[in-house]
Amino acid sequence: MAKLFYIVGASGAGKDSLMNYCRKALDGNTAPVVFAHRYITRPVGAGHENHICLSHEEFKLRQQNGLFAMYWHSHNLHYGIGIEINAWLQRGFNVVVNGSREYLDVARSLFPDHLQAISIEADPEVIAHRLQNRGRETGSELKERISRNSTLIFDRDGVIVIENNLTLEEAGRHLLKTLLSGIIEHA
Ligand SMILES: Nc1ncnc2c1ncn2[C@@H]1O[C@H](COP(=O)(O)OP(=O)(O)O)[C@@H](O)[C@H]1O
Ligand SMILES: O=P(O)(O)OC[C@H]1O[C@H](OP(=O)(O)OP(=O)(O)O)[C@H](O)[C@@H]1O
Repeated sequence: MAKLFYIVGASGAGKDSLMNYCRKALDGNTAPVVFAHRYITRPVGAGHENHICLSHEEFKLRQQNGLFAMYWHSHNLHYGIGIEINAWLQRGFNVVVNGSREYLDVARSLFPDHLQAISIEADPEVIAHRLQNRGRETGSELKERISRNSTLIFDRDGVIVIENNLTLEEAGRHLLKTLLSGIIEHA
């Protein structure tokens, strides 16, 4: 059965970078693995995640009409994963999504047969340094993310942990191997 890889981890741990690493590594490969683009009420910024930006009204319309397979609200933003992932899973594709720790239990209840959570982890000082360098958030927004990271706990039962303290390549190879688990043949 196809898997829904639900990637979680502290803000700045490296979820987006590692998903990008795997996406690039699989480009041109016939393995049935696809990466969901998130719908977010955040403007698109150069060098950042290739998400789909929606206005609050657009988001609400889609949410109220059942166009999201999952959605949540954090950091004063709305996030959604489109119902297209249901079709992808049905067709046997492993689907990779960038998720929320807070929302993990809801996601588990929505996809009990498919969901495999993967937690990307790094030491707090490494994360704080990376968040500052990333520069997408500054000031109180940055502080709020760092403090959420130290207080938010989630049920780690069955969660695969990928350490990302060292090079992106090392952690990326580990994630790639996990995403391809169960897939016997790929070009
Ligand atoms: N292994 C790594 N080594 C060095 N920098 C990294 C590594 N992983 C991620 N980064 C950098 O850290 C910052 C946060 O990574 P990002 O992928 O945006 O994390 P997340 O999506 O979990 O918030 C980015 O600027 C990214 O380039
Ligand atoms: O419940 P949490 O695990 O704290 O997650 C809350 C939200 O923050 C992250 O997205 P976002 O792209 O805003 O931030 P990040 O890339 O810095 O993690 C994550 O992917 C969730 O959408």
